[in-house]
Amino acid sequence: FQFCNDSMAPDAVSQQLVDFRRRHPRPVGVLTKITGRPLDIRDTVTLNTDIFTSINFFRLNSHQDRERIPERLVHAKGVGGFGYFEVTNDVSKYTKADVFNGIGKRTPLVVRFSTARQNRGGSDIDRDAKALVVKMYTEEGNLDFITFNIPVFVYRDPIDFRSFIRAFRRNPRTQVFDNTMQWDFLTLKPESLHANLWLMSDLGLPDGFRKANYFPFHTYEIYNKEGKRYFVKFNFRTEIGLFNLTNTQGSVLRSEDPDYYNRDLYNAIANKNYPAWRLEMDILTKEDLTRVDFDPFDMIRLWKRGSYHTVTIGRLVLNKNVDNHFKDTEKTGFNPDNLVPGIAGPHDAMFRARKLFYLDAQNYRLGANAANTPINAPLYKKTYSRDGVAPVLDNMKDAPNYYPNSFNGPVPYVDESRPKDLPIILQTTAIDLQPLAEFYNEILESDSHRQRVAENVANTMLNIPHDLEKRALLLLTQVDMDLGSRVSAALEALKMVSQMERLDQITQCFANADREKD
Ligand code: HEM
Repeated sequence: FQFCNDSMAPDAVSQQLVDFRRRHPRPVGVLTKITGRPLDIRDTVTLNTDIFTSINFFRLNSHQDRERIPERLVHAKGVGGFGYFEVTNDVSKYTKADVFNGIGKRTPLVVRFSTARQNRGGSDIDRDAKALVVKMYTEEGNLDFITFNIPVFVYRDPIDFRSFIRAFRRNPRTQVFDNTMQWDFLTLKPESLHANLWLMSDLGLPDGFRKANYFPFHTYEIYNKEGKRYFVKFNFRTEIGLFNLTNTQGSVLRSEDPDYYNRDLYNAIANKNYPAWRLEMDILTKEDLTRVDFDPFDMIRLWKRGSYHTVTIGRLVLNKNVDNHFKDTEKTGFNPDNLVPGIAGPHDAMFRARKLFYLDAQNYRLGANAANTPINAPLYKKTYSRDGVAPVLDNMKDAPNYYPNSFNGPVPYVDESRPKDLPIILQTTAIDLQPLAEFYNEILESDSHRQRVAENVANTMLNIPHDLEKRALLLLTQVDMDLGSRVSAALEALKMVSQMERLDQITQCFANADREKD
């Protein structure tokens, strides 16, 4: 992994308004009130007028008072783009999904990239999970993928969702990210440590959204035309390669360009340096499920090497920046339950929980008709849902509004090949530290990388209470003796530095006070 310095390309971000003026050499039109009435220039000034009877002034401000909508509960800071998915391989043996069949077929899509724990307006440069979410507008409905840039997730029991996101965000009193909360949670819920170690590796600070791989984690059931079933993990592999920032580069960018990832993505697309990912799937057959000696539905571990084979489906390419962030990105609503025939979906507890809560969150954030917002609307839709706050689109005009009916309202179809029985998955609460040891010893490719992980972990442990520090070091040692001792040594070194810095500060203070006295 290395820093990829291709940021010398023209900075389209800073040229955006100049570009607009070039495309529109004259004003785009006459300014109107929201009712369409042309606005007289005298109504653009309020001085020396009766402000309280100016409806125009009231409308302008009362609209502004309402222009914020709630930010997403997680992944609030994001940026979007448009593109397409192109099929490059014949995968009809595995899935009948129309979007994945027919080499050369292109499907339009919208994406949103985000960083997990930052609020809207926060910094991109945070050692934290990065996400790519995709909505493909297929002929058979919207297909959404929600992914992270590391291949293991942070918990397996959906009840941990609330506590996990709280522990890793700001302390409710101090409003500061709080290492004590994080390590308290990590040591009481050690299953979260695996993903955390991945984030402490070089992959935890990618050099922009486009230089990372992305994984939807869940094991999906897919089926072909004959009804034969397969169990797959999808992977989006970046075509440009994996490039990461060092901590020092990160510190500089954090203060100089906290929107660095947004800028990088926008500029790459504007300069026709289109970001692209290969979509592939790792495949197990139904019979393999009973043969493998690990739980293939467990999102907090990897499938064992050699137990599966991988097939490429196609390419995701981003070739257009959004026109308007609020319309095309903020108003998107993604849901892992947006699936198409040929992809039955995951069956684990996490997925069952997510089916409910993305919908619930979007009902709150975007309103009950979120699916009618143009950016979320599928290519084809005929339903019996009606009315409610805007947008209602054509509200199905004069079609019957109850089902069943004898007047030719929309009717369901029969998917003959859809699996008739659901696999029942029993999941364990047992903690297995073996995958963490494998990550540390086998996936981290060098001793220097192991050292960087240990130092990054130690950085998050400075100033936590002593009893918690002992608990954390014990857990890390249980993962691997070498990891425990490296973190312990790195932590002692950090404490020494911070003690010396404090001494320096005190000496400086006394020197300043003496100077003032003189
Ligand atoms: C119990 C498990 C989970 C629950 C209850 C949950 C819930 C939520 C909710 C309520 C939102 C806000 C949705 C919105 O306002 O539009 C959200 C967003 C998000 N979640 Fe989850 N989540 C879970 C697991 C996961 C997993 C496993 C992933 C990783 C694949 C993930 C990645 C994301 C991302 C990337 C977003 C932002 C989506 C966007 O850009 O619109 N979540 N989640």
